[in-house]
Amino acid sequence: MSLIKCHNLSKDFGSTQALNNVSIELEGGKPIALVGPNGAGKTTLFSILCGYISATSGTVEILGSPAGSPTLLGRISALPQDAALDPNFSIASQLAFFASLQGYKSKHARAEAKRVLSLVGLLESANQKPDSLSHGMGKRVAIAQAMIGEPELVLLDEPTAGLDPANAKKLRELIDSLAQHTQFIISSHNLDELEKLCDQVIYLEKGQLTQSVSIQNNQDDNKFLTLTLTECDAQQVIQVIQVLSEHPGIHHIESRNAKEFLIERVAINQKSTPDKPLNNTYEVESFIFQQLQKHHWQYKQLLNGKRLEDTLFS
Ligand SMILES: Nc1ncnc2c1ncn2[C@@H]1O[C@H](COP(=O)(O)OP(=O)(O)OP(=O)(O)O)[C@@H](O)[C@H]1O
Repeated sequence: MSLIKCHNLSKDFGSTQALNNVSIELEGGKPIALVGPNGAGKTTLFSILCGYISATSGTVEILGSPAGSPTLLGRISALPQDAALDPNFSIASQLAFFASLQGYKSKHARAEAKRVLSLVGLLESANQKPDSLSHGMGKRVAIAQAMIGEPELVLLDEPTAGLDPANAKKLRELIDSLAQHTQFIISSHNLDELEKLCDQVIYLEKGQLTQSVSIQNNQDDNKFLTLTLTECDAQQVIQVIQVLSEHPGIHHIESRNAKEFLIERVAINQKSTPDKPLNNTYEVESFIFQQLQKHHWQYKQLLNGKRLEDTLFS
């Protein structure tokens, strides 16, 4: 059974076409990323998946049932972009209230509130009111809310937006650990974050699905290398490109920003010639490391493949 199956899904808000004939089938597994510029239709797609709004045309099935169908109640939940709690009540009592809305009787609702607070590491703050929590703790509470009732699928709309890097990292680690038992779909503008968390990326643009990329089985991994130096001035950029281009296994190299280089290998199916021999897998890497040492260029990392940013936008 597919996790999600959309067929020619469209949604109009008056004259605005928020989604335009989106068709995709997604299988469960590691978290799935939903990416796209502002206004691309991500929140609209989430709202349709959750059953909050209905599509103008097309069909969408989640976990084998049409979106919004009663059989999905309690099986899907969402962390909305601007999730807010009532400042007047403790977080435990609010989570217990949300659990009771899902059908938990009062004692079990309180136990469920404790369970989800413990999942996000906030059991000790159960009696605090939302205003006394930091922004990062507030986001954790919102995730706890989304985990009430052990849903099979949780949609997270920009879960780390507005968090400082340290708290964003903690939240990512939390999502990563919860993802062992729960399927997440994450909408975010932070591509580095999605690259760390997700296996698959869906790219929406102007309401249309323009790309669906598998991060794990990316064919670009065999074709490209991404080299990041710790420091590199303009002259060094030219020198790095000149020096590395000399290797016959390197087809093309370009600077992505001051310190980063995208290196394209010679295509595997290209014929080997005496002056351009085809090399074993690590020959290009060995050459790069030799040159780094020879020219005293400090490197930060050498990655197989392209960064997600380059995969989506180049
Ligand atoms: N309730 C609504 N009424 C009218 N137009 C809407 C409504 N909701 C969304 N839209 C429009 O639909 C388009 C898609 O909006 P949506 O919020 O889904 O984009 P998004 O990808 O989530 O954007 P962002 O990254 O900024 O959150 C936009 O043009 C938006 O203005």
